[in-house]
Amino acid sequence: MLQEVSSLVELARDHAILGFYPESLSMFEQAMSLVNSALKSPNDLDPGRNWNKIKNDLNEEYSTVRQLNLTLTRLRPLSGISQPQQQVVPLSRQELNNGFPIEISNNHYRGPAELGRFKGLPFSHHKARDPIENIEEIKVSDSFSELPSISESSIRRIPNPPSKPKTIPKPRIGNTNPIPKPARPFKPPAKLNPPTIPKSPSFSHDLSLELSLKPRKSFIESIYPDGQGPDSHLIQLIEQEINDSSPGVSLDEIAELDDAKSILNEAILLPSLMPEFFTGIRRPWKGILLFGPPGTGKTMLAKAIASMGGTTFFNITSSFLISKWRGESEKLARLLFEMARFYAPSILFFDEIDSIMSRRNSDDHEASRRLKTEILIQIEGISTSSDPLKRVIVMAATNRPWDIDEAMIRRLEKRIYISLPSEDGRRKLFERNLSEIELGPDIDWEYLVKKSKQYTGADISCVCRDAAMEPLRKLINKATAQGQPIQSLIDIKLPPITMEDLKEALTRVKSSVDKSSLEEFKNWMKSFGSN
Ligand SMILES: Nc1ncnc2c1ncn2[C@@H]1O[C@H](COP(=O)(O)OP(=O)(O)OP(=O)(O)O)[C@@H](O)[C@H]1O
Repeated sequence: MLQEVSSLVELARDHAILGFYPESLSMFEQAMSLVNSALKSPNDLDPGRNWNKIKNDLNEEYSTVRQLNLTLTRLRPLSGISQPQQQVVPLSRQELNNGFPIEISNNHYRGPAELGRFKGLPFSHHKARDPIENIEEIKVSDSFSELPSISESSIRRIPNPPSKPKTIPKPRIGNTNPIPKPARPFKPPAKLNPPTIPKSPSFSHDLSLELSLKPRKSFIESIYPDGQGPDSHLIQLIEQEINDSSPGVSLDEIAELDDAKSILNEAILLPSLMPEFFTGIRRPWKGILLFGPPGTGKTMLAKAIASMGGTTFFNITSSFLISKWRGESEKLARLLFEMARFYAPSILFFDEIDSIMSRRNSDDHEASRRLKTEILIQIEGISTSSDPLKRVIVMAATNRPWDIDEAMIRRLEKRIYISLPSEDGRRKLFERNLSEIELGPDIDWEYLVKKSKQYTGADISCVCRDAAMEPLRKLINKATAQGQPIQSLIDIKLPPITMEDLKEALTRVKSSVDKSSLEEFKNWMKSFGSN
């Protein structure tokens, strides 16, 4: 069993290193499916191996390759545009951020194998390959376009004069007859970052080189070439405040919620990877709702999906949408969707959707009614194209699904219940929260799990933080009683957390969810849920 998984993984890694990502993905999938089915019949497993860890590690590597493949899909359309002669400018080792020399001309590439393929160059054949350094020389079949993916800092090129004058696109949104604002010096907006790709230790070179993908033109540049226009202030605000392109949460940090993770995988990541399967009745979901008690990891889950890369993440809170732009909020909503289409594939994440899209009624303020209508219209207009480059997904989270407008619920086609953690999940949450702190020898994990029955992930995190403060509190109390100044404690090593500290924290921090609200969630789930 182990042997079979190892050979598959070895092959998958080799394929990834050579840039054959789809083949590599398929081998990872086979390995993962072997591990998954083995986990269901634990008697067949080799004892002494942590198969759950193997599964997590495999998942991580699989995600890395998947992101590379997805990024490549985004770059391919750029190749093929012919470009006049470029001079070959070899780079020294020091000049390249991870120490690989590269040479490039319009029909020749010499550099790390995976990087050449990553750029999607139309290769004709490999001329030579240095197996030690994984450097290959490649003759490129056609003249290729402007190098799409490598940052200016990694490749020195001598630019050619542009052959055609640039056409200036007309503004596409806002007032149709805009009165230009007085000219202000153009301040480039904070650019949306390119997709992030997780680093994997199993690759022969640091993948952060791929991370330095050059972002394409920003939205504002595409509609207002000089950076100024009737909506430029609003666009800049969205780019600065709402876009959260690297939320920095990984799926591994989230305990449990495996069903939700796999539904999101199926709804968001797979359609981008294998668009040909997600057409017709299998077309990807336009809208996904995460609902459940507060503090169960809904926001974390959305951020982790965004951190996996490949998508632009717009993190929209009700306070931003409602309070700042009350008068213009429907214009803001229009712009948001327009920008999401521009930066597609994108995820528009509405946190606390119940406060933005509560049930419409006659008491609604005019601005709020207009905002709700606009959001409904915009979601309706989202394309269900199977082209990953055009995909926009609306994701929303709520603790009060029953307050959401019914028309909105209909548009959030996939509704996933994020429930309280199980015993296993609670144990993982305690272990994770306490992993970076010294623990006494007497920690009784079973006791912690039993006593935290109705606790959410956020509650458990509070218990652990409270317990972590206990040794410090005791030290301060002792010093104060002895008349010692607190500053004298600075160099003292804190004692480890004991079981007693955790027990006390458990009595101080109570569950933030009551039984009756859990019933409400279950009932709502029965009527409207879909996981
Ligand atoms: N499954 C989980 N795994 C790891 N940490 C978790 C999990 N669930 C909750 N947490 C912890 O709880 C905190 C709050 O989580 P998060 O904000 O995602 O919850 P939420 O469901 O969106 O809550 P709310 O509905 O109140 O916004 C996180 O920062 C994390 O520390």
